[in-house]
Amino acid sequence: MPGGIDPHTHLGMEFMGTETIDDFFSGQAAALAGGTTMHIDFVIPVDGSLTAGFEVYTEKAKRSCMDYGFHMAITKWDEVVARDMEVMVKEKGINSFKFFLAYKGSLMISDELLLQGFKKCKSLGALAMVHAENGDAVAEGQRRMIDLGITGPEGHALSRPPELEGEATSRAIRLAGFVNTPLYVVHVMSIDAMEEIAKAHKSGQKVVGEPVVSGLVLDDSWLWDNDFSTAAKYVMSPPIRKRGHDKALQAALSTKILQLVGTDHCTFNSTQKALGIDDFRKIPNGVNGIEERMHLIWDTMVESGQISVTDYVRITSTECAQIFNIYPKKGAVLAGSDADIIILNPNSSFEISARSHHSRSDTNVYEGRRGKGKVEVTIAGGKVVWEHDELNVVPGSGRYIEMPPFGHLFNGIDKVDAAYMSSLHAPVQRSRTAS
Ligand SMILES: NC(=O)NCCC(=O)O
Ligand SMILES: [Zn+2]
Ligand SMILES: [Zn+2]
Repeated sequence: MPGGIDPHTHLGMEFMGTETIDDFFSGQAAALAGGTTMHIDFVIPVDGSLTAGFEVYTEKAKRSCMDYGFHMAITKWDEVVARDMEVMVKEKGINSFKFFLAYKGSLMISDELLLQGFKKCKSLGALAMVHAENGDAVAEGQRRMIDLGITGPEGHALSRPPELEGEATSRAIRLAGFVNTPLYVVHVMSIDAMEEIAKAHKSGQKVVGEPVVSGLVLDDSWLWDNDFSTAAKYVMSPPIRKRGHDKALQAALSTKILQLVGTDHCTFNSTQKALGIDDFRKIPNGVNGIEERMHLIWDTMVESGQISVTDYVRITSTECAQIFNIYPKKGAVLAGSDADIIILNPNSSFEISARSHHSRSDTNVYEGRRGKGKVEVTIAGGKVVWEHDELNVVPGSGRYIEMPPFGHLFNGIDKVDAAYMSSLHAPVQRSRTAS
């Protein structure tokens, strides 16, 4: 089948006072060992500058051993940012921009900026993406926990409940509807957010929902573990939710309410996580998954009978290629497509451990998990890079994949706009006379 495409990763990302332990080379090597042959990473602007951010990430990605693309985060708004968005789309191969509604005081943006950003995305044919949590309410929830003396990792989950994810998802969907531009909701972690997406689909709105592996297969119980290091490794945002959300997200994936699976691979080792030993607000947010995604999704979704093999290919590869407008170069095994191919043996089994994984992290949130379905061979760009449990990767061999604007989600947007414009000239307007 076609190699996996991970739509959501953070390699070499500077975040919360530290930098992810996996860079482009180690993260990609891990990905290839798990059957993923392309990923799309988020460029974080430097002091709000998109061009400086793009340069920094181009440099970071130089040691790539796997193909990759870029999304770009928008963290402030002015004329320069608006112009640079155009440069990113027209000259740099970026066709998606992420807006953070959380991380108050660092990445978070206002609704006013969100609206400006949505309008600009629409005019450029670029997909708007949101991290949907209400950042003001999260800050309030965090203060509440600290005042109550709850400083451990469980405070992370308690301070940002699903309601805050549901509210921000609903707000982003409604504002994207107001602008009439397609929306991509990253890391959908709760029933609350998923139901907002389902509602939007019922009204015909183009909204993509991306669950991530951690949300699909884990629950929040580990955050209450007595051992700080164990609990802290599960801290990510939005938080991993209580049991029940995982199963509901799986069901939504199988019924196409949610469309594709990412990882949000953003790894910090136990020393880095210990930055928050006295205060959960300082624990760097993020979990692993780039190597485990293909295995865990096979086992959880196909082996359990919830989806077909064809759907597995769609949610791990093809859908991503289509949404980001690089199909059939990627996401397909066809004449003319890139030779990114995996052989997954459904009768073979996998076991996950930090002792044997390829990430640089000393922990793994899926430690001890076993299941059916193992990627035995990975071919990237026509070269066998994973076979007999051995990697054969070369730094610098990965290519930057440019992603053109106006993907299929933009089909028909102009017609909806035209219908809206003509509705403004309703009979009452035309017949009104001056008094
Ligand atoms: N998700 C997370 O906890 N870390 C990565 C940054 C983000 O995607 O919000
Ligand atoms: Zn996010
Ligand atoms: Zn992320």
